[in-house]
Amino acid sequence: MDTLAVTGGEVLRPDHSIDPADVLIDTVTGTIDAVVEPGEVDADRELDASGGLVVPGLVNAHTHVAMTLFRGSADDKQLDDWLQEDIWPVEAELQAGDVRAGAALGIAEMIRSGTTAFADMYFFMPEVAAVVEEAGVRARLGHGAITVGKDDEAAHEDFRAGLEFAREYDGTADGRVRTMFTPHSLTTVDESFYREYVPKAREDDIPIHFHANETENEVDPLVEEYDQRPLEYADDLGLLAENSFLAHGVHVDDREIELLAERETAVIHNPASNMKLASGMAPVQKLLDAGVPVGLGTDGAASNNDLDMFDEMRDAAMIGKLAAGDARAVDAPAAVEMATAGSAAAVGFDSGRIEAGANADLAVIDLDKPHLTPRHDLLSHLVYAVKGSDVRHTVCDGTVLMADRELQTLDLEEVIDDARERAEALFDRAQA
Ligand SMILES: N[C@@H](CCSC[C@H]1O[C@@H](n2cnc3c(=O)[nH]cnc32)[C@H](O)[C@@H]1O)C(=O)O
Ligand SMILES: [Zn+2]
Repeated sequence: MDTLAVTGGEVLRPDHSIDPADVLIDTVTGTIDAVVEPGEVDADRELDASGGLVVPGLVNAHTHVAMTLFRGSADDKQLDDWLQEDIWPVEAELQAGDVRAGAALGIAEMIRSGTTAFADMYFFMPEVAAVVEEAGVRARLGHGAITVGKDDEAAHEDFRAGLEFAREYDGTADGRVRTMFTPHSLTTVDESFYREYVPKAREDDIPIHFHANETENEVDPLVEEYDQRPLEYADDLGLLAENSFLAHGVHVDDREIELLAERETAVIHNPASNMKLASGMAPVQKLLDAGVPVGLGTDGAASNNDLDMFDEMRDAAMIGKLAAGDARAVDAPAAVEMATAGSAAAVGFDSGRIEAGANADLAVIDLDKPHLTPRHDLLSHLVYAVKGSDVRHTVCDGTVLMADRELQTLDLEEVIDDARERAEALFDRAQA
């Protein structure tokens, strides 16, 4: 066994208690071997966490990581206009190299803000898988498939590609890449495609992830056409299951919430994106109270505009209170749970907890900062005061991906230069 010990820090435990401890990691299996009293470990290597808080690596359970190339290109618009007028025309010009550059940029940003795993639906997913492999993070990846604006043949091609990617890439990058089947949304995919392809995904036990109930415009047409709420329709299509997770769930009624709880289907809450696109306020406390599994995501950088999960926790707590009209709603423990164990369970990774047996995915936060002083309650700090830039070290699968803010697996300067060039050329092509 080759070992790495994260020493000298305070450790956030699964029960949300925080106390001084050292974390012993088996770097061969990439799992946590033990969490022990300070000063008791004997390891091959040490990572100094003194003066720091050791937390599970955050899990960004819904994003489109290569959309970092779109950051700041289309702000202050409603979802439908934003997608149709700004995003889709540029995405039509995307090339594999753009997705690779955008993914590298997004993954660098996530490592630098303590996120060790993410779920992503987008184009050219083999490129994303390649960057995940190189960067050392963990991801659940799916080729986003859509039927609107496509002829039948092209749409079938898209769906076949989705299943093929899911089958071919699952378990690659030493098991750090897992896959999923990702029909884009309930309103952008024709019913006949759901009827045809969902059973195929289910047969192979491929998890399913899709956008649902994000705006009222995604609810009303379905109610009109099917005389069913969107998630009743989704249930009819076989979309709701324990290994399914949906993004948004902003406009859901009580019957839909009950259905989600019954089916154990997770909702990934994307508070910044929901606020920025004025999609609405997800009833997160209500979902939690009903027993619906809830995870947290940033969505793409074009609707956020960053991939910092600490910002997202804060946003979740803030908007959760507003949505409930109750300052007690979505408290700090709930927000932390969503970003760690909640997201990890939704995405299907044994991460999000610092405990023997779990994946060795963690981040060390530097607490020696004015905005983190004094230390009345470190859990409160995590949600309300810590920023991604306070992360000192990031570890995934037992490998150090950032040490003292230096990326170990990616060349940050190169990543930034490449993304800048690619973004410029992409938008030039789109405007031509
Ligand atoms: N293969 C599909 C691509 C779907 S990828 C996922 C899509 O979701 C889009 N997207 C990003 N954020 C959101 C959101 O909040 N709601 C709905 N779609 C989004 C994103 O721009 C991308 O077009 C095609 O041929 O169009
Ligand atoms: Zn999305």
